Amino acid sequence: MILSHLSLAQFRSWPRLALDLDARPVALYGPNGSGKTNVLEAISMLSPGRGMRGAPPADQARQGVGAGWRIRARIGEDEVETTAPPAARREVAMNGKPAPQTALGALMRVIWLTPAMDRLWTEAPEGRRRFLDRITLSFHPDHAEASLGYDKAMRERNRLLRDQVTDPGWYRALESQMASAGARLTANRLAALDAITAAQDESTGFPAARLRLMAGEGFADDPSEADIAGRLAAMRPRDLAAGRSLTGPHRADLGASWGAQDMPAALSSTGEQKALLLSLILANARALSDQPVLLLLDEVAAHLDADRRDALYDQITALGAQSFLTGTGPELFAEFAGRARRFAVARPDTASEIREAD
Ligand SMILES: Nc1ncnc2c1ncn2[C@@H]1O[C@H](COP(=O)(O)OP(=O)(O)OP(=O)(O)O)[C@@H](O)[C@H]1O
Repeated sequence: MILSHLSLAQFRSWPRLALDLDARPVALYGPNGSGKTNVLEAISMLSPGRGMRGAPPADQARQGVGAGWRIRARIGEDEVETTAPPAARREVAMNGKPAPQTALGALMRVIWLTPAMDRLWTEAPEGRRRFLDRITLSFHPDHAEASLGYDKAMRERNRLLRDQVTDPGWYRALESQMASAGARLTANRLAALDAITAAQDESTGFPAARLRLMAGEGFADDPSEADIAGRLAAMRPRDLAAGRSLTGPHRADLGASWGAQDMPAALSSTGEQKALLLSLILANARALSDQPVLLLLDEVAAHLDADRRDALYDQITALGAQSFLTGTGPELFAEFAGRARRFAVARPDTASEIREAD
């Protein structure tokens, strides 16, 4: 099952775009700001949520036009449409009927790597947690529900903490909901890390990472529901002083190290960090090989040496996952040697244009 057609209307720099696709990887090249990433972002909107830039729909509508955007796609036998009218929420329709965003997740898994993730290993845990949760969601669709349940109970607990409520009776039910959802979050995350670990393959030229879930300050790596409830109760005085929940699965972090020296990812070179991320993304796609997977790799080639690029393109071809890559020039895709379709993207004025290279 593949994405065989994509058309855009008034999405970012694209007044219109229509692409008929086959299973071959697609390489988009062109100057900075020509609109390559905008295409990948539009494809990422074929999954639930805010897409790979995390942008609100209003930012995605073509500036100065005053209309909303529309994305249409054929995925397998299904016609998918997602639209965001001006000042309204995004809507999804499948085969002409309104559908929830979660229906998109059931069609195919969209996995992406963006330049904004280059500092993932060195910046705050939040980015790593989001990365881990996206991977986890690709294996466990119930992860989103557990996450919503946890957040809802935590928001209510935080309200009590802000209001300086000290009566334990008010906290017990909420902490028990947080503990039950939090144990599910943790179990899903650990299972996803196991799946990724098993699917890493160093023979591909990408380093295998040793991955570790750090479940939160004062927690064991695999806390049970009772552990979480106990810790939340014990933390109440400190949380009351802070006016919010300071520890728990919402503060979990992902640790990664690799190689004979067990080098932490944060101490590795920029190119090594990128290779490590790619290794995880490829393992994610490999572990999902029984499902349709779409890979969006934005500007990944620039940081890689020619050998790693060669290895990446070999892997993409071997995986058979439909892939979209961007880069500033066609030379970055030379190692595909005819295995990918290449498109030149340009933006002579405010509108982006596309042309397939010979
Ligand atoms: N809502 C919008 N309406 C119109 N144009 C937009 C909108 N949002 C962003 N743009 C334009 O899109 C361009 C960015 O496009 P994109 O990120 O796809 O570039 P790119 O080809 O990937 O460039 P780079 O190589 O620098 O990453 C910017 O020049 C920006 O002005």
